[in-house]
Order: sequence, then C-alpha cells, then structure tokens
Amino acid sequence: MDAIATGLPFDDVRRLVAMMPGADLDAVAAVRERDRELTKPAGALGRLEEIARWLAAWQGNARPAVTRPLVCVFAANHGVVKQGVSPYPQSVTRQMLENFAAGGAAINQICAAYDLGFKVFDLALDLPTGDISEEPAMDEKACVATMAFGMEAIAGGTDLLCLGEMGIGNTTIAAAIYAALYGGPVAQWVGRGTGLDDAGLARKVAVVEKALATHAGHLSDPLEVLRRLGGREVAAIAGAILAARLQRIPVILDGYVVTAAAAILQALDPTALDHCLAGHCSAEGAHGEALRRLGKAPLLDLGMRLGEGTGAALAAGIVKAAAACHNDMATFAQAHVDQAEAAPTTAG
Ligand SMILES: O=C(O)c1ccc[n+]([C@@H]2O[C@H](COP(=O)([O-])O)[C@@H](O)[C@H]2O)c1
Ligand SMILES: Cc1cc2nc[nH]c2cc1C
Repeated sequence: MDAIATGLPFDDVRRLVAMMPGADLDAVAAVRERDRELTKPAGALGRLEEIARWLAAWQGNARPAVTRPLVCVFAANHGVVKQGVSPYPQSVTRQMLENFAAGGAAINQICAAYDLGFKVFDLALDLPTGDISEEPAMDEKACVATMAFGMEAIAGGTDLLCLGEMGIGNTTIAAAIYAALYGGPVAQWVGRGTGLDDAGLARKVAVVEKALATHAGHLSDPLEVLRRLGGREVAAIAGAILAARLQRIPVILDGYVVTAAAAILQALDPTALDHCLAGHCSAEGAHGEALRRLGKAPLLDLGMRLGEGTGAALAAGIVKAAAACHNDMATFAQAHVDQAEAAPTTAG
C-alpha cells in the first residue's frame, strides 16, 4: 500500500485519517421517513431503529443491507509474555489458530449460528514483538506495514465488519495503551485477562508501570503509543477500522483488546469511530470505562471475556435483525393496518 512506500509512514496514516468521510445524512433522513411507515408504534423497535439509521449513515445507503457480514480475527504474539503476565503459554496463540481452522472455537459456532463470514489473519506469530516493558513493540515502518495489512480485511468485500483478535499476553498490551492514553493509576486499567491469580495480577500491574516508565516522554502521540506499547493485532485492527471508514463499511468492535486499537484512532481524531458500534462490554474490568471514554454504549453485556470477536459476532446477529426489520417489514398501507389517530410521539 502507498503508506509503506513513503519515507514518513505515520504522516501517511494521518493523511488517511484526514480523508475519512462523514455520515450520509440524506440516507439517515430516508430511514427515518420509512420507519414512520412500518407496522409498529413509533419508536417501538428502540435501539434497532437507531442501528438501522447507523447502517444507513455509514453505508451511505437509504436502504441499508447486511448481506455479507464478516468477522476478521487478527492474531499476534507479544514479547512481554516472558514477564509472566498470562497464565497461558505463548504456544496457545498458534494452537487456537489451528482450532479456528478446524472449526472448534467459540467464534466458529457463533459465525455458523448467525451466518457470518470468517477470516483469520496470522501476523508473524513466530516473531513476537519487542517486550514493551524494555523496548518498543515495533519500529514505525513495521507498525504502518501492519496497519496496511489490516486494511486487507475488507479486500474481499463486506457490508458489516466485525473485528476480533487472538494473542496470548495482549490484555497487558491493551492495559498499557489505555493507561498511556487516559492516565490514572495503572491498576485501574489492568485486569486478570485469561485468569491471573492475585500474584500474577500484581506482577502485570508492575510490568505495565515499567512499560510506561520505559517509554515516558514519547507517549503524547497516539501512533507512538501504538508502535511502542501495542502489538501487531492491535495495529492491524486500527488499520482495518480506518480502511472500513474510507470504504463506508460499518464496524462492530469486540472486547477489551479490540477497543484499545479503536482508542488509538479516536485519540487521533475524535470522530474516527463514528462508524463503529460497541458489540459488547467485556468482563475484563476496565472495558466498561474504556467504552465510556469512547462514548460508546455496548449492545450486549453477557459477562463474556473471550475475545476472538465473539462479542462483536453476537452483536452482528442483532444488527442483521435490525436491517431485516427496516427493509422487510410491511408498511401500514401494505398491510392495511390502521395508523394512530393522534400524531404519535417518536422517540429517537
Ligand atoms: O476481548 C476481551 O475482552 C478479552 C478479555 C480477556 C482475554 N481475552 C483474550 O485472551 C487472550 C489474552 O489474555 P492474556 O491473559 O493472555 O493477556 C487473547 O487471546 C484475548 O483474545 C480477551
Ligand atoms: C484457550 C484460549 C482461547 C482463547 N480465545 C481467545 N483467547 C484465548 C485464550 C485461551 C487461553
């Protein structure tokens, strides 16, 4: 991609951010108009109506459709794992990719249940990124090259992109990103990930504190936060979110780790996530606070903390249903249903 061909890669990312299209307000108005004709009391489909307007706004289509929903999972390994921040060994990242390929993971079942496409991106698993407590995860060129690779998520076409990840150790990476972007006590952002005990949690807090100290003075630029404290899946997800915006594809975010990638873009431009919906609130403690910082109300809150895009994929089922209701319900005239006699109150 052009971004990697030039001498100043982060400037190219910034140029793409500056090119992001806005919402299609004519399409939103058309959805509001049709919504008034559908056979239901005004506002009775609640958030489903809001979702139909969101799809229209970002697809740029007065009749938004979800015909090719896609879940993309980005997988990477992290040098920081050697600090003992996860109860699971790094080998699990590749083993889970084999499980995805064999159809045995939770995300496979949700994709099958909701008829969602599924793609996995292996980001050089044999070469973990630098240990963020000692050195930058990546250099600038590698960071932008990985963002460009993430942009390939939409290459085969989709009208709803759900983002997920797999990477032992990446809740440490996400915690470091949140702590760098939002400040406050590091412990506020650090959780148990795949199930650390109390001693492991204390070690993880100390490792994130050390990472922030190692990179102190270099964390005011969100792209520096990404390359120093991030990981390849986080960079690729940031690239995928940006590419989707440029191609007018609505995005559903997953949990604690995917949201950290989104937070980098929002720190670059406060409107950068307007085409993104928060699929769920993860049980990883700080996810709720991260979503509040992004101004995103999650669709679901099911006590899940798996990653893999599972929360996003479940939310895609709701988004599909919202599009189907908007497109396929009968109007009052078509169904010969009498309208309200007084002007109905429209909520939202
Ligand atoms: O997405 C989440 O909210 C989430 C919360 C906790 C754990 N995970 C998953 O667990 C892995 C990282 O956990 P850990 O403990 O190894 O840092 C990684 O593969 C993530 O997909 C994901
Ligand atoms: C088994 C397992 C499955 C996962 N899926 C996403 N992260 C994971 C971490 C582990 C350990």
